[in-house]
Amino acid sequence: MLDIASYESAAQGVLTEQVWDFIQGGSGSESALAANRAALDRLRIRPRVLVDVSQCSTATTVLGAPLAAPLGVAPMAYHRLACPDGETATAEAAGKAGSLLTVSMFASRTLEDIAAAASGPLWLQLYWLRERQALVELAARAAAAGFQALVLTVDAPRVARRPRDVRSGFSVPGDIRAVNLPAALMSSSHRRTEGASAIEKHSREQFDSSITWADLAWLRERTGLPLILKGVLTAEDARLALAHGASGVVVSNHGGRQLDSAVASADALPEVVDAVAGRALVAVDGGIRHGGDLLKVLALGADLAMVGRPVFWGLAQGGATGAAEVLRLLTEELDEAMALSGCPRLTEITRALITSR
Ligand SMILES: Cc1cc2nc3c(=O)[nH]c(=O)nc-3n(C[C@H](O)[C@H](O)[C@H](O)COP(=O)(O)O)c2cc1C
Ligand SMILES: O=C(O)C(=O)c1ccccc1
Repeated sequence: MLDIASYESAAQGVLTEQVWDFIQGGSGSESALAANRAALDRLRIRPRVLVDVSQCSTATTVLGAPLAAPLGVAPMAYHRLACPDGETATAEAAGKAGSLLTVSMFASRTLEDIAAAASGPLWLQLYWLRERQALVELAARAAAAGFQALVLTVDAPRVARRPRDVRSGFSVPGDIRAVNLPAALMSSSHRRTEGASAIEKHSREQFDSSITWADLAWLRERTGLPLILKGVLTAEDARLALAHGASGVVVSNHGGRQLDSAVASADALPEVVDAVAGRALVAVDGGIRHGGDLLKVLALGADLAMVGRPVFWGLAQGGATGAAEVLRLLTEELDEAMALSGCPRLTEITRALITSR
């Protein structure tokens, strides 16, 4: 397996067509999904030469936690869809690779089991449920298990219509459950319905689509963990995030799975970086598939890049080993891109390295 694309092809051969479509798919016409890749491809690197690159280092720290590279796993629901062990395999993989793992609220293994399998930093992602007490309980369990931050996903007041899932009648298989939440809050995720996927239907029932900036204080008062907002695509919202006490933002269009016409994450990144101006963490996800993509988003000012689907492909193809290989491959490719562009240290990766011609 020499590149991420090989893991993608291998995964397609392993997964059922319905699960494959759920993972690969986006909302609407899948234009935001395509835009993420197009934006990264449009950027080109302006390499510098005759720099001593005999010692390159990709190592960094994120919110105080050491990482082998500025690389993390984006939150994704139900890792058991890709391999039987699910999130404990991903935690083992992330630990081996020195990457950060963001665990989805809809993880299919318990927070405690995931923490036991982990040897690197863990964050917990939340959707704001109408049942607020469930959020407080999850936040407390995460803190007790050693998770280091909460990531509130703010681009999904409800799950968007994803045509592939409507067509396939996607629902979460009965033996794969969001085990960290009370079963009563999750039952509709498993029930097939006409005209909408089960997860879209579930989100309309269970997500609180009325929350606003003013509600963030309620959550912050109930947890000691730093709060990161995922799904910020504008300077305006980045400024509001800071004003409301966020420790960071994830620049993301949800891998093209929410607002179909949303701006590509790499295109939104510069304005968010400028608005944040070093006062908080800026992470980014969406379409990152090569070491060069990592170099590009770091050059635009991201502190951390996150990958979603490639980790599912690694899990599907080879469980914990496959997922670790995906993360290691991206780290090695970043090391190579740094060497070949004359940037032995992460601090040398600046916007001067990028052109969109
Ligand atoms: C199968 C799947 C499940 C996802 N589940 C969640 C989730 O539970 N919470 C969340 O905030 N984002 C979720 N996402 C979005 C990812 O966190 C991330 O934004 C996106 O996948 C990144 O793009 P990439 O897959 O192109 O790397 C999911 C994405 C996929 C593909
Ligand atoms: O967030 C998502 O993209 C996603 O696929 C999902 C999965 C389960 C429940 C809610 C959203």
